[in-house]
Amino acid sequence: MGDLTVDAPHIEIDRLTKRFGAFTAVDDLSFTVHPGEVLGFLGPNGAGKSTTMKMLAGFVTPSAGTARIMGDDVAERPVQARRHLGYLPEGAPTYPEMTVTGFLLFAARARGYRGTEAGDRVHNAMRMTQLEEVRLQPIETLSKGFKRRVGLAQALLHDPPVLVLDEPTDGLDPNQKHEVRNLIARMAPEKAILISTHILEEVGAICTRAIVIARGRIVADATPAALAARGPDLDTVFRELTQEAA
Ligand SMILES: Nc1ncnc2c1ncn2[C@@H]1O[C@H](COP(=O)(O)OP(=O)(O)OP(=O)(O)O)[C@@H](O)[C@H]1O
Repeated sequence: MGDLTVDAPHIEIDRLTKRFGAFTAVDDLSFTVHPGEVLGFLGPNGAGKSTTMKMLAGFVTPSAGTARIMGDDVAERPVQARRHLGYLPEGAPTYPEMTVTGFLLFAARARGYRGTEAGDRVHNAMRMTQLEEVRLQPIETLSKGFKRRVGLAQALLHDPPVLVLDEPTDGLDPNQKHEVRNLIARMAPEKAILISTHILEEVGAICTRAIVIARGRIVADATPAALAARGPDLDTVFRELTQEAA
C-alpha cells in the first residue's frame, strides 16, 4: 500500500479529467470515499460515470489528475491498486463461452489463488451472488440478470476493501435487486463502495451519500435525505440539478 494512515480514504480522486479529442467527458472531478461509505454516483446518460470508474479501475488513462485506491495511484502502481479493488464493469462479462464456474476459477487464478483456495473463493462468491443453480452453464446462455451477477461474483472473489460497481442492479428483477442491495448493505461497514445507478430509489435504500454529476462535473454531493429535501422528491431534484448543468 502507499502512505495510508488509519483515517485515510480508501478511494481518493483528485482533479481527475478525461478528454476524448476536444470533448471533455470527466472534468476536474475530486472526491473521496471512506470505509463504511456507500457512495451513489448519479448522473444522466453520458455524464461521465463509467469513464470515471474505468479510470479508477485502470482501464482508461486519465488526461489529468489522479485516482488512488488504498493510497496507491492507479496509474503509477496499478498492480498494488488493483489488488485492493473489486470492479464490476458495465455490461456482461467477457469470455461468453466459459461456464460460470470456469470463468470464476479463471478469474481466481488470475488473482493468484491456487488449489482449494481458488475453489473456496469461487464457491463463496457464487454463494453470495446466488449463482449455484447456473454454475455449469455457459455465460452466453444466461439471462441479463445472471450475467450481471457473474460480474459481481468476479468483483468479490478476493474480498477487496474497495468496490467500484457500475450499475450493479442493471437488468435484475425486483427480487434479485433486493438481494444485491442487501449484499451491498452487508458488506458496507468494512468497505468503501462506489456504485453508479440510474435508479434513484436505490440511492435512498443503500447509499450513505450521493454525488450527482452532469457533463463530467459534480453538481451535488450530499446525503440522499439532504438531496431529496431540496425539492418535492429525489426525481425532481435530480432533473433540476442535471438540467441546469446542460
Ligand atoms: N472511448 C471513447 N471515445 C470517445 N468518447 C467517449 C469514449 N468513452 C466515452 N465517451 C464519451 O464520454 C461521455 C461520458 O461517457 P460515460 O460512459 O462515462 O457516461 P455515463 O455517465 O457512464 O453514461 P451512462 O449512464 O449512459 O452509462 C459520453 O459522451 C461518451 O460518448
